[in-house]
Formats: sequence, C-alpha cells, structure tokens
Amino acid sequence: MPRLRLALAQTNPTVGDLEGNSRQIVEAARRARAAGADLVATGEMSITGYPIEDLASRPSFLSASKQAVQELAETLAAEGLGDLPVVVGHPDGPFEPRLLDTSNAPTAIAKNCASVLLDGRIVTTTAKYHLPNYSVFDEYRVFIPGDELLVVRIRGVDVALIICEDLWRDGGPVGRVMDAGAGLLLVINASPWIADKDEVRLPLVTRRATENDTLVAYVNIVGGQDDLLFDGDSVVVDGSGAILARAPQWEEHLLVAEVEADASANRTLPAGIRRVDVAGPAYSGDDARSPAPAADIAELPDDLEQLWNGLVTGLRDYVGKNGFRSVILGLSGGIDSAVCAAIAADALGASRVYGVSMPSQWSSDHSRSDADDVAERIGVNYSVEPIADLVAPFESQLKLTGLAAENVQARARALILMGLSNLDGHLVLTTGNKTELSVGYSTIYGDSVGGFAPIKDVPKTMVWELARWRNAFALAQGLVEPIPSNSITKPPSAELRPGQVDQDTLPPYDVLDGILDAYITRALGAADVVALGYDAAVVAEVTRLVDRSEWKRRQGAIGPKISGMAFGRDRRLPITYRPSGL
Ligand SMILES: Nc1ncnc2c1ncn2[C@@H]1O[C@H](COP(=O)(O)OP(=O)(O)OC[C@H]2O[C@@H]([n+]3cccc(C(=O)O)c3)[C@H](O)[C@@H]2O)[C@@H](O)[C@H]1O
Ligand SMILES: Nc1ncnc2c1ncn2[C@@H]1O[C@H](COP(=O)(O)OP(=O)(O)OP(=O)(O)O)[C@@H](O)[C@H]1O
Ligand SMILES: NC(=O)CC[C@H](N)C(=O)O
Repeated sequence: MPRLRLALAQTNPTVGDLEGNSRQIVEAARRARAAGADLVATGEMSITGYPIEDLASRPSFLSASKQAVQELAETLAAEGLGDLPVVVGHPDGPFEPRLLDTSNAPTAIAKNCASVLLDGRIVTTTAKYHLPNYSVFDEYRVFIPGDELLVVRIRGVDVALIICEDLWRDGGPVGRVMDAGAGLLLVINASPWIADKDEVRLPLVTRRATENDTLVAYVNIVGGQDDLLFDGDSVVVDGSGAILARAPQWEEHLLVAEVEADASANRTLPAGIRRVDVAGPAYSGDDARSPAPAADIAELPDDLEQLWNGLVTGLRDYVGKNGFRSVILGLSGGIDSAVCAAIAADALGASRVYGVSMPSQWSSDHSRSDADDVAERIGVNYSVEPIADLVAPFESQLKLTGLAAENVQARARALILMGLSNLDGHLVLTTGNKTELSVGYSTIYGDSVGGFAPIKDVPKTMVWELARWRNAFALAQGLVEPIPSNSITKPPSAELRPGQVDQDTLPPYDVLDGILDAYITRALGAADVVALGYDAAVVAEVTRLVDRSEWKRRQGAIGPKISGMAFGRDRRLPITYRPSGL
C-alpha cells in the first residue's frame, strides 16, 4: 500500500489579514518540508480567517482574497516549496449572484472553497456543499453551495477533499465521494469550540472513518475570532476509528503523521465527482527519506481546564488581533472581577493587566482588602480611585435617590475606567457573567462598560467552579492561588447600598442557573420550567427579567462563546416584545 506523510497545519488566522495568514501557511509548509511531508493541509478559510460574514458579499474583498491565494502559490514556489501540495481554504468569487427563490433578490456571490497549490499555481478548487445556517453560522446568506465533489491524486493515493459541514451531514457527500474509491478523506475545518464539543466532534470523525472504512485527516484552525473560539484539536484516525495523531488544543501546531492508504485505481467516477492528478509517484516506504515521525498524540485536558484555556485564548487573541497592549478592569474583591483578572493575567502576563479598586461610601472593608489581595496574588498593576467625591455632586445636583442614586456609583466607575482607557490605551474588560446578563442584573453604562467580556457566557455557578479549579491548578504547581478564598466564599454583593447582597433581589444562584438553563439553553416555556419542579412565582419573575433585558444584552460587549446557546448570534430575539415567558 502506498504511504503518505501528512502535515496538518493548525494555524491561527485573523480575518482579513491576508498577508499574515499567508505567512503562517508558508512557515507551516517550510516545517512540513523539513518533516518530509507529501501534503500540507490548512483549515477552512485559512487565507482569510473565519467567519468572514458579509465580507463575502464584497467583490473587492473577494478579488483581494483570490489574489492572495495566487501570490501564496507563487511565494511557496519561490521558497523552493513548489513541489509540495498545499491545501488552503478561501472564498472564491464574485460569481453571478444566487437569486432568492421567492423574490429574485440577489444574495450570495461567493463560494467557500478549498484549493490545492502546487508549482506556483492553483491546481484545482472545490466548493463547500452544505452551508451551515444555524447557531452562529450564516453561510447560506453569504455563500453559494458547491455542486461538485473533488478527489485529488497525490503520490498514488486518491484523497477526497471536503469542507467542514460536509462531514456533519448524514447521507451527505462523504459516502458518495468515498464510494468513488478514495483512500483518504481530508476535511478542512473552522469548527468552533464549545463545552463538550469533543464529545460530539471526535465521535463524528471516527464514525465517518468506520462507516466508510477509511482514513480521515481532520484539520481545524485555532484561536479566538471575536466571540468564537477555535480549539484546533486536529486529528488523524484510521478506518477502525483509532487515533493515529492528535494536535493539542489552543496552540498553533503542525501535526505530522504517516499513513498507509489504499492505492488509487482508475475507476470511472460517478457524475458530480471530479478527479485531478496532483502530484508524484506512489511512495512505498523504501526510498531514501527521513524515518516516519514518532506518534504525536496530544491528551485532551479535563473539561474545566479546556474551558479556562479557551477563555484565555479568546481574551489573548481579541487583545492581540485588535492591537491593544493592555487591559483594565475594576477590582471589587468579588469573584467575577477576580476570575477575569486571573484570566487576563494568564492571557497577557500580569504586567499588561491594570486593576482599579474604586471604593464608595458603602464599600465594605473586606471588598477593599479582597481587591488588594487579588491584585497582590496575581501581580497586576494596581491603583485605588475612591468614587464618593465624584458621586456626591451628581446625587445632590439631580436630587437622585434609591436605585437612581445607586446606579450613579456604577457609572462613576465606568467613567474612571473609560478615562484611564482613553489616557493609556487599555482595553476595558467588563466582568458580567451569563447569569447577570440573563436577568439584566447590571447597570447599563455602569458596570456593563467595556469592550470585551471574558466570562459573558459563563453562568455564575460555573464562575465559582472555575475559580476553584484555577486555584487548585496553581496549588498543584506549588504556586500562590490567584483568587482569594474570601472572594469565593463570601455572599455576592453589588454593594450599591449598605448591606446589599445579590440574593435580596435574585433567587439563590443554583436555583437561578437551573431556571435559566431550562428557559434559555433548552428553550422551554415558563410552564415547562415550572413542571421541572421550580417555584411558579420564581419562574415567572426570572422569565420576566430575562425577556425584558434583551435590550441591555444587545448593547453589551462581546465575549467568548462557550455554550451552545450564547447571547448574540445563537439567540436572536426581538427587543420590543411583551414579556411572556413563552
Ligand atoms: N426596553 C428598553 N429599551 C431601552 N432602554 C431601556 C429599556 N428599558 C429600560 N431602559 C433604560 O434602562 C434604564 C434602567 O436600566 P439601568 O440603568 O441599568 O438600571 P436597572 O436595570 O433598573 O437597575 C440596575 C440593576 O442592576 C443591579 N446591579 C447593578 C450594578 C451591579 C450589579 C452586580 O451585582 O453586578 C447589579 C442593581 O442592583 C439593579 O437591580 C431605564 O432608566 C431606561 O433608561
Ligand atoms: N468597589 C469597586 N471597585 C472596583 N470595581 C468595582 C467595585 N465595585 C464594583 N466594581 C466593578 O463592577 C463589577 C460589578 O460588580 P459588583 O460588585 O456590582 O457585582 P458582581 O457582579 O458580584 O462582581 P464581583 O463578583 O466582581 O464583585 C465588578 O466586577 C467590578 O469590575
Ligand atoms: N464551519 C463549519 O462548517 C462548521 C460547522 C460544523 N457543524 C462545526 O461546528 O464544526
């Protein structure tokens, strides 16, 4: 059987950075050549980054992308890598607009493509067949579906080349293209991570391998892109579903694996499948190249470590890709700001994190000392800016009382953080968690201030779990726990009035998170939530709060999506809506 040495390049593209993304691919090809690879594959849209959203509808963006693919082919050849086939992902177009069936309105003008580069040329291109149009994906809006499948012959092996969603559809193109006699299925992906994704994705890859008794090489991009997290986790499995190679999560990596595949045969292909002879004679293992690489199989960490590293990656890439040098956040001594500070320090290094304690006249002694403690444990830059003298003139001039006065405190803090951001160029982090966002428990233009929300999709009960996990992780390494135990154990409080605690207004967080999971994530109506055993009056109040705070969420900062139902593109609801719990 012919052997094929595969190099799967888990790159971290930035949307629009055609030059930078191409450079990553050239670097991967160089390393692949050094490892003796026969083929390099990169992820879906590795040239442009993913998702490109409505950039796919801009002819100028499409032309520039096409030119970047051609230039990349030429650069590879100029670097002496022209004889190494490199698979890249990119949009192609503009094509004649697809017309909407009903109104004849033009929609998509681009296709989501994979191309093989060789000898300074784009040798062949295929387009994604199935366009995901659920959750965060809007591909049917921006792409024209492909109508042909591709098999490329490389060193005596027929490699079927498909793109991401095409793998997911039962009865989709995989069976058809493999029935055409391909010896290896190569899938290029931009598959976002969410908690427990590994419980679905790897079984899918192995299922396709065993169903078709074929090798599957699955390459995914890595890194944060706005609210999406791509974990990499590229993998090669054999026809029995056994893992031959697996790349680490959250890191750029070149995964090299040598496989033995069925030899190509010149059978007649069914209609709709094209075969292109791309490169070289079959390699049988007896020519003079370097020995096969040792098995490279990364271990997947446990769930909380995956989540923590995902949040760190999301923050690091948002900061880096948007050109910030540092972040700033209010340190209240509470759990949310402590966890956000620890994530930021892990992402950027403590020297690039600025914490500000902003005590009011109602701030407890423990909130000040806990904030000092967080700053010291994590080692962030730290300052104290009391707000009482800023708040007092507002309250008296406008004669503010009650909630109106309370919210001024949160807004004074927002002014301070934005002032320091404007002065020194820090990105402001907002520390709200998913539970607070769900029920609108934050002051708009107050503590919701900021450009990035690291724990936006993390429910409060999981924030505590994460804090405990991070502290245990530090202890296991003989390091100081970053989060003070007092911040974990004390009752949460906004401290906007004397003695206030969150549970004056909200049900206990375990109950609240249970109701929110049922109402938001599982999309049950209020009556069905009550049927799960929750108190009817509590459910009525919680669902009312959720419904009426949609407007607040729409104005909120983005943050990493870690669940199957994150606020934003996963859950698009009207703002003007009579709260009904339906
Ligand atoms: N549908 C709609 N469309 C557009 N705007 C709308 C609106 N409904 C209200 N508004 C506006 O929003 C204002 C009310 O919202 P907002 O000013 O935020 O105030 P509000 O939501 O009434 O109060 C803030 C709540 O968050 C709690 N909080 C504050 C700070 C920190 C924390 C914490 O623990 O983290 C909790 C605080 O205890 C209080 O329960 C209205 O005065 C109105 O201007
Ligand atoms: N005294 C304070 N000093 C600095 N920042 C504060 C202070 N109080 C609130 N903040 C900022 O506002 C955010 C909302 O805080 P708040 O104390 O109202 O409730 P919380 O949601 O329980 O957050 P945390 O758990 O961080 O205290 C905090 O995470 C912090 O960033
Ligand atoms: N880019 C894609 O086609 C991704 C869709 C796919 N279902 C996934 O989550 O991996």
